[in-house]
Parts: sequence; C-alpha cells; structure tokens
Amino acid sequence: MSCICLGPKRSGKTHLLKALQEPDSIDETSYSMPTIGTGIYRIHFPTKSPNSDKPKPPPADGSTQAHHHGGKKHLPKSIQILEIGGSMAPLWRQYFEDVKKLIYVVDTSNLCQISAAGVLFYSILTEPRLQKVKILLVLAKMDYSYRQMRNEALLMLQMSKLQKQIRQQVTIVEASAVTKVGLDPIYEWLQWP
Ligand SMILES: Nc1nc2c(ncn2[C@@H]2O[C@H](COP(=O)(O)OP(=O)(O)OP(=O)(O)O)[C@@H](O)[C@H]2O)c(=O)[nH]1
Repeated sequence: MSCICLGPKRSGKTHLLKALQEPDSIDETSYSMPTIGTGIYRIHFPTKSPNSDKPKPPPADGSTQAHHHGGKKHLPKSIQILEIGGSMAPLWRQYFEDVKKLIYVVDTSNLCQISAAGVLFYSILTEPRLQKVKILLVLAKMDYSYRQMRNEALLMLQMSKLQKQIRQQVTIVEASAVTKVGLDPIYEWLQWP
C-alpha cells in the first residue's frame, strides 16, 4: 500500500480515517474499537463545483485515476490508506515496502504518552526504506486540547531538533475527527503527488 497510517494505540487513527471517509459518521458520541491488525480505507477527495464553495459528493463510479483534460493534469479523486493498529507497533516495519506517504497520528490531548509517541516516530523517520517518504504528522483530538498544547506537543516530540536531522519532508496538521478541523489540509496533502 503506498499510503499508510501509523500512531500509538488509541491516538485517533481510525476516527480520523472514518471522518475523512465520511465526515458525518463521527461526532462526540462516536467510539472506535481498537484496530487489531490492519484496516483499509478508501478516501474520496471532496470536489468543488465552479459556482459553489460547497464540496460535491464523491463520484458514484468510485473512479480514482488521474486524467488529463484540456492539457491540464488532474489530481486523483481518491486514495486508499492502510491503517496499522497501535497494538501492531512491533510489526509496523513489515509494512514499509513501497510506501510513498505516511500519516503519523499523535493524541495531542494526552501529553503523558507523547514522549513514547515521539520515540516511535523517530524509529519511523530513521528507517532506511522510508527516507524518501512524505510524512504527515497529525496532532489529533484538537477539540480536547487547549491552544498551547500544539506547541507543547511539538516540544515533547522534539520536532525542531528532529527536522534538522531528518531527510523527509514533514507536514504538520492539527486535526479533530469530531469538529472536522484540519480535514481540508489533510485531503490536500493526500491528493498532491
Ligand atoms: N474528542 C475526540 N475524541 C477522539 C478523536 N479521535 C479519537 N477520539 C477518541 O479516541 C478513541 C480512540 O480513537 P481511535 O481512532 O480508535 O484510535 P486508534 O489510533 O485507531 O487506536 P488503535 O486502534 O488502538 O491503534 C475513540 O474511540 C474516541 O473516543 C477526536 O478527534 N476527538
């Protein structure tokens, strides 16, 4: 799978992917079972009609191919993402072959586990097979977190130090599966090659 989603147990991966797949399927009462093993999600990118700012629903045919129109290259309409459960962390590396994009989800509302999340993140960034991979760091559950938590989370992940040492391009997005904050930049990141 060319796009994988990793992160510690209960960090919010399943919730986020479900929200990206079907925004209305998640609210503050939703619960996701721990992922034992892996899960596959097909995410359709919202499209904007020329006369409206409202995203249009995904195409019924589920088509995914990039195509050319009037000489202009169009972006893909959907992407498939493999989520690997946090309980599978010791086995994550079995899934690192042929990965082009990697989403790493951290629970920003739980600073107690963030150092452990950082250690796992570092092991991903130093993995030889992932040196050319584009990385999206999602600071999840932002609806639970107060404003300053973003900076505290990045500090505890030692991001400024890490970014000087690593070769990958890391994009950071604050998101919430409940309020849908951050979903648009994630769609954009996923859609662009
Ligand atoms: N308030 C809030 N709660 C969230 C959000 N995302 C996840 N949660 C809560 O956190 C729980 C765990 O989220 P999951 O998405 O299952 O976590 P996961 O990373 O897939 O966990 P594993 O399957 O163990 O790897 C959910 O059941 C929700 O209760 C969010 O954006 N906001």
